[in-house]
Amino acid sequence: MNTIPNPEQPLRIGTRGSVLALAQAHETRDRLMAAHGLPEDAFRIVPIKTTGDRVQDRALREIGGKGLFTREIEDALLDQVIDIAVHSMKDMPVLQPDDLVIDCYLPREDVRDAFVSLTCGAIDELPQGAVVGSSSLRRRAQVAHRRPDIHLVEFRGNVQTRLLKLRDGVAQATFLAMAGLNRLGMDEIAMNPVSVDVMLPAVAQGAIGVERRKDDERVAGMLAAIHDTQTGLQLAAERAYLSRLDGSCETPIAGLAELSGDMLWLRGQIIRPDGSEAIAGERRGPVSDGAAMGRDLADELLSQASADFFAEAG
Ligand SMILES: NCc1[nH]cc(CCC(=O)O)c1CC(=O)O
Repeated sequence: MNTIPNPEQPLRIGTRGSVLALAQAHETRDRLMAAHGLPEDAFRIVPIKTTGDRVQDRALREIGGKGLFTREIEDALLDQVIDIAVHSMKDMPVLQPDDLVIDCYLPREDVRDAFVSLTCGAIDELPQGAVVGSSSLRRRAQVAHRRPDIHLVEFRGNVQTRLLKLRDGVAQATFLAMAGLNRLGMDEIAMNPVSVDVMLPAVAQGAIGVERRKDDERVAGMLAAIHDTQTGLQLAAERAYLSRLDGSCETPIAGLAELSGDMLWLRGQIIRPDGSEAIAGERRGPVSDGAAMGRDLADELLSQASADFFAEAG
């Protein structure tokens, strides 16, 4: 199949329809336009509704976790309805369908979480017994671990919805990824970045990956021009770490790889869902060993966890 993009046969970019997802698709398109000197109409952005977008009334983990935002989009790729798919790598399962591959990552955004509050500057400044809204298993467990006095409530919806909830006093604070706020140009809201030493981010937070059909060499060549090698190396380590933990448990998992020259520093943390215990570890080594370091670190954390570690709190 000839996939040279031209106005008659534009490259079809599949994405979720959320404002953030569309911003990410546009960033991908803009990078492809610049890298290949192509006009805007050589591309078509195709929004696709996923199960995760349809279900707004329940915590996502109740209906199946990772994969909820990607299945319909991967089906569209396999059915050749789209040519590439743009994803928040944080929401991606560690394994892709046989005929698909992700080997293109855009330069990573800020990996940190943002503490968002109209009354307070940081988690440690929240008054005793304050209410924090979050539906992220990881953030909830990390908050409960650091501040057992805090009362957690479920919090979903887009940034606007969450800010309205804060204004209505439903909670005094919430957390969002800095990456999303930056990509939406919403860095002026009442928020402060949280150091990764205080709250280790989710694996792949801030990273955008572009998925394609394995046998589509034309697209592979186009994507190679916008691939960010450093992000790719970070994600190789982080996703190897996650793959070792993911299949074995439904637990809050955090992980971050940082590069310094040819060296990679990988940190990981697993937290009991009720926050009563956290296990952390790290590895430093040559970046070429990233995936092995990831698996190793995961095994170390698992070996320290007691049998009931991953049991959901009552
Ligand atoms: N789970 C939802 C999700 N997936 C990716 C991002 C933000 C962008 C990113 O981390 O790349 C978010 C929202 C959030 O956590 O605030």
